[in-house]
Amino acid sequence: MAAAEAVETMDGWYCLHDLRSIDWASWKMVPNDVRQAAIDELHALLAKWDAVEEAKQGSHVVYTVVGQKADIMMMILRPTMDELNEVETAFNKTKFADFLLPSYSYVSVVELSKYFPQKKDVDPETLPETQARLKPILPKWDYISFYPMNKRRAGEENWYALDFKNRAKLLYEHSKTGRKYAGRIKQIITGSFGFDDWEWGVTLFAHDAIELKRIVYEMRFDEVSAKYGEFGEFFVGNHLPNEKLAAFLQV
Ligand code: VOV
Repeated sequence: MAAAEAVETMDGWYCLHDLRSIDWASWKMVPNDVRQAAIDELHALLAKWDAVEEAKQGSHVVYTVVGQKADIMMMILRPTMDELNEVETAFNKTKFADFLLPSYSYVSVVELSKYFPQKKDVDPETLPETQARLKPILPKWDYISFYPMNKRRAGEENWYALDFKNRAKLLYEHSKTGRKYAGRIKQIITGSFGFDDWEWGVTLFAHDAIELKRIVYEMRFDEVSAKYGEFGEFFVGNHLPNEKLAAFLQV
């Protein structure tokens, strides 16, 4: 069997999903002024991240996680892996981080593939609309769902042995399901080959939490997910804007 041809990808900002649990017992034990100083310092760091986003040099969102897998999820985008690491380290040096336990993290890069070239003779990567999708300002929608996934590589169901045309056809069907959710779901696909334990990260944003369930369920019936989709852990959360942070951390 001839080897199948890889699709070219366009890669944008680097992405860190950073999930932590709060050690509430320790957080409750420290004096009020220490807690307040930790919250102030956190606000100052978030203000720095906001300025980076204003300058379109990156983006971030913070969500509180529902369930026991974590308490907070930060999704951070930066132009380089180095900057991503710097953000992570600066966060780890804050007082607030002393009260956090690692829950999960995921390293990837915003990815678009070239399965569907829009215009002949134009490198899609040069198009402003592609650039905007590769370096997205993350939506501050009410709900998030994040999960890593693979494409199956087992027996007859081997995505990586399918030829380009077949994969493009299956992804076209997939995109038709996706487009039905326009305005209700915003998806960011990040690639993590060589970076993390799964092949892609899927981040979905919704105004109504039930839409997260609906799209994931409906897509299970698309051939690409039904036959080839393998999924990791799911994390679901509620948006935590800066102005709600102090109330969330109030004890
Ligand atoms: C809002 C919904 C939505 C829309 C419109 C959409 C469209 C598209 C298009 C047009 C393309 C192909 C070109 C590209 O841009 O790469 C993709 C690509 C991809 N998708 Fe998608 N997807 C959506 C949504 C969406 C969801 C919910 C999932 C999770 C699957 C599930 O079962 O839980 C997903 C996964 C992916 C993946 C892993 C890839 C990369 C596959 C690869 O082999 O490279 N995706 N997707």
